[in-house]
Amino acid sequence: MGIEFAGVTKRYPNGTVAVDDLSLTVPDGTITVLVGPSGCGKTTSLRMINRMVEPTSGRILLDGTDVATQDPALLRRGIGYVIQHAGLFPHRTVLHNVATVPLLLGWSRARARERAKELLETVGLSAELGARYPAQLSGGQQQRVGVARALAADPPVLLMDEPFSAVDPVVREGLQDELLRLQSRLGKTIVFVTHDIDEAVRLGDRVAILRVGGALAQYGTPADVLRHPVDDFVAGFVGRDRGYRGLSFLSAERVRIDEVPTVPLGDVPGGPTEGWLLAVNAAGEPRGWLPPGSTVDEKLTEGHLVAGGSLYQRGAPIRGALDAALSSPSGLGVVVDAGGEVIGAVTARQVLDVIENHPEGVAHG
Ligand SMILES: Nc1ncnc2c1ncn2[C@@H]1O[C@H](COP(=O)(O)OP(=O)(O)OP(=O)(O)O)[C@@H](O)[C@H]1O
Repeated sequence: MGIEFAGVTKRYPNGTVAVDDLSLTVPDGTITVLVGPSGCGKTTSLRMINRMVEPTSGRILLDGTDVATQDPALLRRGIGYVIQHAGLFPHRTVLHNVATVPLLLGWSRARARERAKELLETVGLSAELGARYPAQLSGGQQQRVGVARALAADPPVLLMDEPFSAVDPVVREGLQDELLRLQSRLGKTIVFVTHDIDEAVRLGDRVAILRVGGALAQYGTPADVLRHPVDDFVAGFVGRDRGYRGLSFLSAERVRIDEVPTVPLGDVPGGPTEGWLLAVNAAGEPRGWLPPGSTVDEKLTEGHLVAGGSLYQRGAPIRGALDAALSSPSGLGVVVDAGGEVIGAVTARQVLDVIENHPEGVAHG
């Protein structure tokens, strides 16, 4: 089932243009990866496919039919959805989690259980895990359950939003292999969101690179975008990451760490605030970001915050610093000490400056 974005724009009520006149076609039975820095509109684009977000203008066609004309509940039955941290129901067993959609579709309990067991096996989990609760599984196992749940009703389309970002790099590679193996058998139409160009190139039949502001920078096969980047932005984005593995060995010692403005949870920040503020708890640990222009006339809680990206622990390989900057909504990668306390922040530019001055580190990638 092919998907077509035709001149799709999304402007949120606060005026943010998250997606700007996006046109692209996702061919049937292929994996298309949306990739780009934090805030470039990847998640918004994905959620417009299953109508969790409605476009301001333009159309999204699923198998030739405008999704806006379809009942959202019916539409979503044909679309599996997998998110970061799997989003499992904590108080349901693994088997029950996977059986959720078949039960909603009115299958008998016995048939839903059978299907759930079969799916656990499909995603490489042993049936015994079915009796456990999500908290009793590793992060990687939880993601597999998330994939199994999304596949339960055998939807032709799968939407995956940074599904593997919260697990460590080794587990992540295992999950990527598993997805490719599954896909070779199932042939779903998959739209996959990530900020990691390595992951995009590995998984995508096609890769769509978005820039902040929600405009499509380039769309093509991985070989295409790596070999023929259309402009400096794409070249920078794919270029620096092509040597990414080499970066694992390059130390981030030389990266300048700047002070980051913080605000303690429980304070009353007032506002409107200037610039991004990093909220910290009593132990000095980062809890999320307060966006610029916020007015909070009550005690600051996590409910006021935008979730942060990955953290960079000082002394770890430089790849982590770049990841932290790219995944942060503020563009500032949060640097913590061994105890998890905030030390400061780095921008992607600062990290890239160091990398560009160490071509040997990149060349080994
Ligand atoms: N409900 C909302 N209201 C207002 N602005 C929003 C809303 N959701 C997202 N945005 C803004 O729209 C832009 C695109 O957000 P989106 O989540 O689609 O980006 P993304 O590329 O998926 O980012 P990330 O990698 O950080 O998840 C950002 O500037 C974001 O702050």
